[in-house]
Amino acid sequence: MFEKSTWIRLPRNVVVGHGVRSEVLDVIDDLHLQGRPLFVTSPTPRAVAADPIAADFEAAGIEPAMVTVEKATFDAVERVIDVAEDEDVSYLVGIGGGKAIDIAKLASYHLNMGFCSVPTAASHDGIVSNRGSVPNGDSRHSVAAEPPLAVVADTGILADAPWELTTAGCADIISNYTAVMDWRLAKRLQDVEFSEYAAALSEMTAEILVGNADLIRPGLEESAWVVTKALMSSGVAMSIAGSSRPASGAEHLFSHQLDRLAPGAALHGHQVGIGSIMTAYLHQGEDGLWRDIRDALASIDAPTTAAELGIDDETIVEALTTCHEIRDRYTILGNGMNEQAARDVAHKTGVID
Ligand SMILES: NC(=O)C1=CN([C@@H]2O[C@H](COP(=O)(O)OP(=O)(O)OC[C@H]3O[C@@H](n4cnc5c(N)ncnc54)[C@H](OP(=O)(O)O)[C@@H]3O)[C@@H](O)[C@H]2O)C=CC1
Ligand SMILES: O=C(CO)COP(=O)(O)O
Ligand SMILES: [Zn+2]
Repeated sequence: MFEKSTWIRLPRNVVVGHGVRSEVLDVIDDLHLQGRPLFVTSPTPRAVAADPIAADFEAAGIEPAMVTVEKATFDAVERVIDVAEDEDVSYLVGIGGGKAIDIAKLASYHLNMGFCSVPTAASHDGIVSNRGSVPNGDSRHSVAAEPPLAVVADTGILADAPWELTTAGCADIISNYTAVMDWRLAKRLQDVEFSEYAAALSEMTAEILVGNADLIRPGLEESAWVVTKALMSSGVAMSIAGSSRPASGAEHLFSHQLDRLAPGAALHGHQVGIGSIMTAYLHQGEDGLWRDIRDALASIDAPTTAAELGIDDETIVEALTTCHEIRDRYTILGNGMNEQAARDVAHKTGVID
């Protein structure tokens, strides 16, 4: 008997373009969401987008509640849940980078409330995904979260954000190459659940982004358009897979460990890009894809060395040797690298001197 089933949750409305910030109210109307919203944001995105969107709502007679989070933690998720319950809100809107959007989608899942995603930076591929990623003690798991009912991505806001946020988003997409290598390996060695469609979509997204690298330039609003579409496509791959596997392998373990060892030193996307150079080398050796990944990163101004990342060589080696412990996810790192092997791969790929 055939017993498989799947349930893929995707956004109903995706609105991308110049000035669409002012269409958030229309999108909420179209979704028939009623009552009072809770805006979840962080300091800079609040000034850039959340306050002006709140003013639009107030002009329409709706007064949003607002929580500003500083860090992505489960305490912040709890705080959002408490405010949602105290303020009697009906749905949540995450306005910001990966931090605000993850916290809003995790809180929405817990509250069983609708959630809309308003990215202010093209810096990560969690804009659309049904996963949330928050550190928890020494570990970090990708947990089920509420996928957005709608995404409103204003390319004017995204293009005005600091350029390095966009290059971080590109690197998060380029890292899909090694994430899928790890996923295929885990399928072969551990028989983990695998989706050929999600893997193909994730790889194709990276291909298209790299193929359009010449359109990705500072100050070009079209760059925000190209990168945001890729970030959404990558998020859809995660939603199809029902896991972050298509977009997160050993290069993400490495980045999550850097978040613990050198908190706040570099952006998520930049860290995973560096991780991807090294794990591509581990997968395929000297003549493999690692140079293409490095060159693709360099061509869009993303860091390719520890020095450009602003993290010292020893921390890179420590992250490489310990990051397999952070999560129960089979990757090319297997049971871990020893120090000499980690130093070798980081050195041969030019990540450290
Ligand atoms: N759930 C998922 O599937 C995924 C989740 N992630 C998660 O997302 C996070 C990374 O996302 P990222 O966006 O890099 O992190 P943040 O949300 O921390 O944003 C990075 C920085 O950009 C600032 N910022 C955001 N928008 C603007 C703007 N328009 N202008 C100026 N500054 C701006 C933020 O300001 P401020 O400090 O004021 O907030 C912050 O300093 C990680 O926690 C990662 O794990 C990443 C990929 C997928
Ligand atoms: O960052 C992500 C994909 O780009 C999410 O992956 P994690 O599950 O490793 O947090
Ligand atoms: Zn990522």
